[in-house]
Amino acid sequence: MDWLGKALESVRARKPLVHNITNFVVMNTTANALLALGASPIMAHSPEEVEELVENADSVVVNIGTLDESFTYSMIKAVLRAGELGKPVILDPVGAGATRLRTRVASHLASLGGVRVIRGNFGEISALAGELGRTRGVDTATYDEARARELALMVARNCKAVVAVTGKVDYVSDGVKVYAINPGPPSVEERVEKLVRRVTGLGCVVSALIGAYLGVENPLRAAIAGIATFKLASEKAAEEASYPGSFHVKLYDWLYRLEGDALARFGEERVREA
Ligand SMILES: Nc1ncnc2c1ncn2[C@@H]1O[C@H](COP(=O)(O)OP(=O)(O)OP(=O)(O)O)[C@@H](O)[C@H]1O
Ligand SMILES: Cc1ncsc1CCO
Ligand SMILES: [Mg+2]
Repeated sequence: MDWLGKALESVRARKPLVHNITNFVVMNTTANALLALGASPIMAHSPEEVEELVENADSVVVNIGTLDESFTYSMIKAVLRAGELGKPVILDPVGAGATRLRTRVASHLASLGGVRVIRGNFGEISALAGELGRTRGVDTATYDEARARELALMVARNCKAVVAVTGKVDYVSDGVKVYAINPGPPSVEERVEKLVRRVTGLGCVVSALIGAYLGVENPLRAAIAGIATFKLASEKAAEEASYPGSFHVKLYDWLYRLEGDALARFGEERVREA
């Protein structure tokens, strides 16, 4: 998958400005992940400046992780302005399904027209599909592989956006086709799984990486590239680290160290139409 390697190289060459309206937990995490990859992050959520920032940005990441009235207002303003300007937005519906507020705000943002990609775990995307009650917190989703593929396709159709349902297998759909980004062999997958479960905000990192790729690629490719980048970097990090703290640090190192050729090879081996 040559385009995957080229997408990574384009991010590094063009350093897209990624405007993040995101949660307090991951502001630092995702800013550093974007920088390590080679993009240029700015975190800003004041309603007085979000429209101006959207105008300057190459892409926008909207993450509802620590929502309140002010965040909601800023996010609506940003998504509407992005829609007017044709700037791509990725929505991370953190905790949709856990409370009515999160489900309602995520669904509303998805309906405003500016959102090009939605990335969430199984419970969050189920909530957007109208299946409430599957999410308890932000990291407790039960993953149902057989349903994940259908869910990605259905929500992509309903929301007219590319939808990524992440988990052990990640499914990405544009409403027409579905792609799977497959996990490594069981020994690798088990090691990664053990570690990703014990670090907060890694789903938010995947969404931010998709934001970086949205600055240089179309939404379907950006979603596949963001997920592939995270999966490869997390496997490399898990080879070198045995515990959550060092794994987290190694993840940043590998976002910096990944090479286009290796990412292209990863794509050949692991990305399949599903
Ligand atoms: N069981 C698993 N095995 C291997 N990798 C996994 C597993 N679950 C998730 N991942 C990886 O973690 C990434 C983040 O996905 P996940 O679905 O955990 O996000 P999330 O629930 O939104 O996370 P958070 O709320 O912590 O930000 C996925 O793209 C995938 O690569
Ligand atoms: C733990 C947590 N709580 C709200 S947002 C967040 C980060 C993971 O999405
Ligand atoms: Mg999440």
